[in-house]
Amino acid sequence: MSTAAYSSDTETDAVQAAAEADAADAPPHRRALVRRPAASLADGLVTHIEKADVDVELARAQWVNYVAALEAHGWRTIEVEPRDDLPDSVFVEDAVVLFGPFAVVTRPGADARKPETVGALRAVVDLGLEVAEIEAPATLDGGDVLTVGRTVYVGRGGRTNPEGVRQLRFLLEPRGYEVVSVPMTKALHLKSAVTALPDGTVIGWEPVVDDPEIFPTFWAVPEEAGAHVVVLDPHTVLMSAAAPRTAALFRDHGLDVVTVDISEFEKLEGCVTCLSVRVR
Ligand SMILES: NC(=O)NCCC[C@H](N)C(=O)O
Repeated sequence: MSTAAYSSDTETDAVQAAAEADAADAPPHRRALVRRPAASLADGLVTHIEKADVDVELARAQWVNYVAALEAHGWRTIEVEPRDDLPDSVFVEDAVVLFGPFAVVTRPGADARKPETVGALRAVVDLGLEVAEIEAPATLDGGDVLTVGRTVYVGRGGRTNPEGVRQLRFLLEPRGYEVVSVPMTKALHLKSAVTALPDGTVIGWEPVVDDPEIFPTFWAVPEEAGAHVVVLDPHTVLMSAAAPRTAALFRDHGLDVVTVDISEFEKLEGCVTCLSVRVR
């Protein structure tokens, strides 16, 4: 896909070249689903923030840059078929969740987003994955699902209902996962509030975390956008350019940090995690 530049103030050109060489050699299982922004993106939903004007052209450029950052770190990106009539379809994480070779196609809590799963289902079938689907009356958004090792935390209360948690538990417990239900009242999705570093440390923006004690480890970060990381490899995370103080803390912690500007998606309550689904 695109080779647009992304920003990373820890990487030299040599490291960049090595990352690109790695991408070329990436094993076939290191793939990521992405979905290009809809022409109707500016009509996307907002729940917890004020609606702001979205620059769709800028969003397209930011998405290309995000995809380039994944590819430069060894992730081969696969596009789910675009849907210009589904404004939030770029947030592909909400439509399907992967657990190794097992894909769970969701049933999004917002009615306007339910048709997004058609393309997501096709994509995971085409990948040859084992597939299950969440069924009514359950609702489950992928943004509510955080996997740390064999523990799957599921945010309950916003877009995901108790039946959604129950169905996911039914699917995952026989596969050796423990599903932990997490109350969510202050943010759109669980992963709007918390994600996890490569070592499993849960990081979060405390003002929107109902109960940090649910997590065995919890590191409160100083910026809301700092709570969202995509793990690119065991020592590298991708995060928003909107959280420079948190990025500095993570670098002090010994991580390599790659940053991308996703301002137009943040206006729609999106974050770095929701723009891709990694196949591992
Ligand atoms: N997983 C995510 O955090 N997804 C962001 C979804 C944003 C979208 N505007 C929505 O309200 O559904």
